[in-house]
Amino acid sequence: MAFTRNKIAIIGTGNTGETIALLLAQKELGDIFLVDIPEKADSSKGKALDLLQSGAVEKFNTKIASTTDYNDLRNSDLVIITAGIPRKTNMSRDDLLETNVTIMQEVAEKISVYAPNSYIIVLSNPVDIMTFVCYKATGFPKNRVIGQSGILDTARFNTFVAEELNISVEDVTGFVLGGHGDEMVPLIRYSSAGGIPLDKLISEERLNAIIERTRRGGGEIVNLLGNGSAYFAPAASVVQMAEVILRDKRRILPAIAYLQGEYGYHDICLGVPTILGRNGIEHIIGLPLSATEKESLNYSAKKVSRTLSKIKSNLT
Ligand SMILES: NC(=O)c1ccc[n+]([C@@H]2O[C@H](COP(=O)([O-])OP(=O)(O)OC[C@H]3O[C@@H](n4cnc5c(N)ncnc54)[C@H](O)[C@@H]3O)[C@@H](O)[C@H]2O)c1
Ligand SMILES: O=C(O)C[C@H](O)C(=O)O
Repeated sequence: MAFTRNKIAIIGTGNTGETIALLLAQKELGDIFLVDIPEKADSSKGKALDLLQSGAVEKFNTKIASTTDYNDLRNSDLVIITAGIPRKTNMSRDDLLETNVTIMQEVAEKISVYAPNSYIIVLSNPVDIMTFVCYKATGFPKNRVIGQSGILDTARFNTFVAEELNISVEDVTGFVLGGHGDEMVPLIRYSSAGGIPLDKLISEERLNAIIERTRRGGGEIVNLLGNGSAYFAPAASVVQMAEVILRDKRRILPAIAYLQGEYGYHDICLGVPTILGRNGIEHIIGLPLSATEKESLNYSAKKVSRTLSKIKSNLT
């Protein structure tokens, strides 16, 4: 039987793109193409070479190359989009809208021509909107265009809970839904530590403080870095999605999906619980929500809808 290797393209070779490449290579998930604009051709080539040589020490068998030519994307199994500008101190993710929509449309149209059978993971911000733009511009089926936010937001929540309880983060299972903004919805009722509901372990006041810090988790790092946004945890989150898809692990993970009635929302991309596997989004899990939880999710979805309405009419 012929042995085939996955082919993975990463569009955008900045902080998140290069970190994703390293983590993917270490896991030997497939051969990697780094793609950036012509002005970045040399730096992308340098990064590809440097990453490749790290394999001689780490002992991974992954081919890593760079390109600015989308012809090289032919037969890609997975395309990860990190192309776009990141925010800086005092900016919101929505401040990136205009620039990143233009970039996303251009990139997505090329993917639809050169890698029409690929699965796409979108990271660029504002990511709920970028996932929508990518879905519309590629014309791909909705299970193949998947945005990343919930794994990262949940990772932040889990980290803060583990610190609060002075326990291993391995035992914490949080659950964050909704848009990737300050209105995201950490669901305490579906969160636990070692199987124990969190409200049995942490006071309401402390839980509210953790929720608030989670919502502003991206901004906290932007303010500390000064000139860009987080990339280690975002890259780890994307690589978890990539692994689950390429290895058909069928894990329950939050992902940004195109919704057609799920949770009562139509024609919008939003973070929801999904089963991820070889078919991308295999299933969107419909969870019963309390009135308060639904109100919070509505608030978050409205924020995404408002931003979406600014660009919807310009989408082809
Ligand atoms: N969804 C999330 O959870 C999450 C997490 C972190 C970052 N992000 C977002 O990801 C994006 C990238 O962040 P970063 O820290 O890697 O930024 P970065 O500036 O380090 O890298 C972005 C790269 O994209 C490239 N690029 C720009 N236009 C391009 C095009 N048309 N084709 C190909 N490449 C192009 C740039 O040249 C640059 O190399 C930002 O929008 C950021 O807000 C999202
Ligand atoms: O906060 C940002 O702008 C980047 C990313 O969305 C994050 O949450 O770290």
